[in-house]
Amino acid sequence: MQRVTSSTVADLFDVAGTRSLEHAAAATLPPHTLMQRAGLAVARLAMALAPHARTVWIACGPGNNGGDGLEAAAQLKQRGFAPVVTWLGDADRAPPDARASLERARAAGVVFDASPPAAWDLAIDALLGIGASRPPDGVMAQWLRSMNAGAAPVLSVDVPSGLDADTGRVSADLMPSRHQGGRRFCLSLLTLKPGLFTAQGRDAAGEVWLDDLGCESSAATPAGRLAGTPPPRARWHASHKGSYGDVAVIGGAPGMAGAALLAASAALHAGAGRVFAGLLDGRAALDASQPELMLRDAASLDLAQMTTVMGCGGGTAVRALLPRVLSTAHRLVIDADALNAIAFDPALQVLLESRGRRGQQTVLTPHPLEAARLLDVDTSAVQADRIGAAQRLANRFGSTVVLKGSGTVIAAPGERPSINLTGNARLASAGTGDVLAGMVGAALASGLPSLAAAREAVWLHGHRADRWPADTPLTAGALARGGVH
Ligand SMILES: NC(=O)C1=CN([C@@H]2O[C@H](COP(=O)(O)OP(=O)(O)OC[C@H]3O[C@@H](n4cnc5c(N)ncnc54)[C@H](O)[C@@H]3O)[C@@H](O)[C@H]2O)[C@@H](O)CC1
Ligand SMILES: Nc1ncnc2c1ncn2[C@@H]1O[C@H](COP(=O)(O)OP(=O)(O)O)[C@@H](O)[C@H]1O
Ligand SMILES: [K+]
Repeated sequence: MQRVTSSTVADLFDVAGTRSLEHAAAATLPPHTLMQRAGLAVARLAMALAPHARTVWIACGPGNNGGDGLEAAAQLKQRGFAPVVTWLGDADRAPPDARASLERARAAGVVFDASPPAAWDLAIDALLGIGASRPPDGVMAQWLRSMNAGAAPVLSVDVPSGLDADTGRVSADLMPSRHQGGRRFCLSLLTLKPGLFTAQGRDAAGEVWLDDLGCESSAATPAGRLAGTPPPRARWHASHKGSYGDVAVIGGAPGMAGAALLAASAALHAGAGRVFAGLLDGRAALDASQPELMLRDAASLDLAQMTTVMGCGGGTAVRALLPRVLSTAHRLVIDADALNAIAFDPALQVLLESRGRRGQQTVLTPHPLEAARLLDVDTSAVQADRIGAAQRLANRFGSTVVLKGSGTVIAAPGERPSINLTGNARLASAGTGDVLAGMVGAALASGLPSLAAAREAVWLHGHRADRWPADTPLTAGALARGGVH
């Protein structure tokens, strides 16, 4: 059993892939083996989380997820704990493995009840796993809401019930409350599922653990991966500023110069050799607080030799520059208003698509609304399938795509998408996306290919936020400078 952290490297399997691994494993093992392993793993984690629990409420559903709960109940009872099971199943219709665990729980003397105990020290959610076919309702939904509202920790078996294991979608009324409720844990069985790590998945699952049930995972194709910590980028002792590349940030229309200056500052502090800011504002000649930045007229920059970061605070003015930038910029990060301009202009889309064919590297960094505009759908469609949306964008535009938000997805044509696990909701503040664009620019300028550059920058950006002191506000300016000094 292992705890998943932001440095974990692991494949992610969707429901179809997990099912085929389950069938392959079950075919080589005596009946009921997988469920016994799953139930024991759940019981072990439960004991570690709540070693002094007097009452453990285990809510079990009608299928094999419920079977895992029944098996865990038997194991806990045998170890001196007092599980109380509420089971929504029917002994005559339960799948064979769940029925076997029902008998073992009964034989162990587990208490069964029709409704939850008056109080509990740990709740185990074994209502629905990867077999959920519709959102929970009725008694099942009521029990989930009780668990979510209780002060005790909640341990979800395999996936939080009601979560779409492929996409991370959960209906709003089944999300844990932000204001009350205990800590949340999830023990994912056999495989890690993508939905645990993006969209609402992070909030629903809490701390994720994996038990592979002693099974191989080579018999199925992963749907994605957790890429873990990027390799450190060494600097030669005998190097100079030219070794780390030039970054040109183009953006900062009147009233929005700050966005471009944030991106430029982030590129500088992320190690770019030289950083030019081509402000569309026209007025600024020097940023006295950042004298390292060279402020230039955007039109005068030789983009063929540089890495360009385009769009931060660009407003509508950015539109006029895009044909030249898309055609000439050797390495390019496209953010914010530049993405919006491309979304509404088919001619710019053609120019963007042709970059890959010319060997030019491109990273798009949309947030969900920008991604929705590029895909001509609404934001909820993007959020309903973040991995699919990122991959469609990458394929459509021949670019590396960073779909931002909780569980940032990084996709590129012909590559398996990855989900980044660093970062937290303190990043939900103005300007942090500009900082990310600058950091991707610096990584690209160092010579990394676009996918590696995106992964490195997204990981570091989130990592800075994760290390941020709890009592200090997180601002984009300080984030750009690398943290609190
Ligand atoms: N995948 C694996 O390799 C293993 C799976 N195991 C467990 O088995 C689970 C999958 O079991 P199942 O395929 O039986 O699926 P589930 O137990 O997740 O759910 C299917 C059952 O729930 C019912 N159901 C679906 N949606 C419902 C809803 N909204 N409200 C009420 N009832 C609903 C279905 O009619 C069916 O009876 C996994 O998540 C995992 O917990 C483990 O036993 C061990 C190994
Ligand atoms: N809950 C969260 N968890 C992780 N990262 C987050 C979260 N909320 C926001 N972020 C990150 O913060 C940044 C915000 O970017 P964006 O929405 O473009 O903001 P802005 O336009 O103000 O700069 C992105 O990198 C995004 O992934
Ligand atoms: K569950």
